[in-house]
Amino acid sequence: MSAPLRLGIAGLGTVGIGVVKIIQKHADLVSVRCGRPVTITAVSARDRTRNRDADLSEFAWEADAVSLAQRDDVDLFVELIGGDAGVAKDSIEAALRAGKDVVTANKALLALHGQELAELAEAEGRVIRFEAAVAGGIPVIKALTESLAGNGINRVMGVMNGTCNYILTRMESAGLPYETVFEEARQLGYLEADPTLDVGGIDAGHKLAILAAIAFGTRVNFDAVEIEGIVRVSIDDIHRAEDMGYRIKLLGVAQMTARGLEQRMSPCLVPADSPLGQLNGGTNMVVIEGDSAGQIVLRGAGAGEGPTASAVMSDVIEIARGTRLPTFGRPAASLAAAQPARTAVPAAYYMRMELQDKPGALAKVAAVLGDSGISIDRMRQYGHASRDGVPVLVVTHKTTPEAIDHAIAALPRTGVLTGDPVELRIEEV
Ligand SMILES: NC(=O)c1ccc[n+]([C@@H]2O[C@H](COP(=O)([O-])OP(=O)(O)OC[C@H]3O[C@@H](n4cnc5c(N)ncnc54)[C@H](O)[C@@H]3O)[C@@H](O)[C@H]2O)c1
Ligand SMILES: N[C@@H](CCO)C(=O)O
Ligand code: NA
Repeated sequence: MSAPLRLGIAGLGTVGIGVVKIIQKHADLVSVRCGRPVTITAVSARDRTRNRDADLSEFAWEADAVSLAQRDDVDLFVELIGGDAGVAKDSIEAALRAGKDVVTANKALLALHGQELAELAEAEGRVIRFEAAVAGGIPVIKALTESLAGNGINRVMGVMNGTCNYILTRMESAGLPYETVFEEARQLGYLEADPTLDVGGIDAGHKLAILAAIAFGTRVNFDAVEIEGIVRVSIDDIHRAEDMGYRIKLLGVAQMTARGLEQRMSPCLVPADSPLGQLNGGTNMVVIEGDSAGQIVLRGAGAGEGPTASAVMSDVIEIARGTRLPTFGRPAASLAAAQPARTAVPAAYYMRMELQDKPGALAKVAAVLGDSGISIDRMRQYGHASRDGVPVLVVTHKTTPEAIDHAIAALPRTGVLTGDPVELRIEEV
């Protein structure tokens, strides 16, 4: 049996403690699978005295994560602190410069500084692996980098923030407004310390940017992701979309077009009977379309101690076995700076508006859509019960985002709407 792979683990929160527990529970299994033992030399966290759900007495303690990363008796540095800069970035850079490989779960850091870190790793002859950073326990980084390496990738998409999927499905099942369910999610501890990362679509945007870089061989470019969170999704839209056979998801889509790389993370309608439409609660789903493999659908837990630590361990084991993959699946210098393109791929759209109940109102709406070059596929008018306006729903035939923008700007000028019109893209899945 070869010499042990000695780990230094920085960050002993949900994920860090999960990793310690797996190593303690499965020492023999891991050792047999790697052909060598995997051991923990030293750990670091902010508060040494905190009561943690694991026995850490055998490990050396380092107050400073950078010192931990540089220890001579550490071969592999595992960064589980988090944050898109600061000590997470400093300690990873220190580890690479000190000749250590790195495993991290830090999507924010990779989305913002992935290219720089990939170049540093390569210059130092080291590897950075990050299976846990995208969709937690779902093996999506390995699927793209290894299993589908023989494919040209046409499109990558998915639901990659469990908290948002929990909020949207709970709104639908309980008939509760966004604000109430957001508070529930807070009470349940589902939200990041800064909830905007979740509900603003930023966390999911980080993950999409990482997947797009691997899928299309481009430099990771989070700034180019068009992001809209779930804050404007109303319970009305959830119910109306359901009536029309759809469900609303915070969906990320990345695809290369003739105009450049489209990356968007936004609330979209998907058919209720599709795999994405059936995804409930805090679960994640990633869909990859390869030119030979066709459509691959991966579903599972995107967060939580066990699933995330499982993904971290898959990277640790990969390195212990001697597999050395380039950060984004190809040499860092060959990653091209993709031309970012705003969404232009045509799609059907869902539109909801409230109209005054008077002769000619519907005709004026139809005229605006016609003038915008939009063809109507389905239209439904509801009785107005106690509301001020009459709810009207439109599902369009495929059209461009420009045409939709044109219609949304023109509709209020008809003078027949009682509120702002709502539009949501219907993604073909
Ligand atoms: N929790 C999840 O389900 C999940 C899923 C996927 C990815 N991730 C990622 O994993 C990473 C860790 O997440 P978490 O949920 O375990 O976070 P956490 O907040 O539970 O734990 C963070 C740990 O880092 C430690 N820490 C903070 N500052 C430090 C410093 N200066 N030096 C050393 N340690 C320091 C804290 O003491 C704590 O032990 C993050 O990058 C996160 O985005 C988490
Ligand atoms: N806040 C994230 C955690 C996992 O990255 C989520 O809800 O999916
Ligand atoms: Na993963």
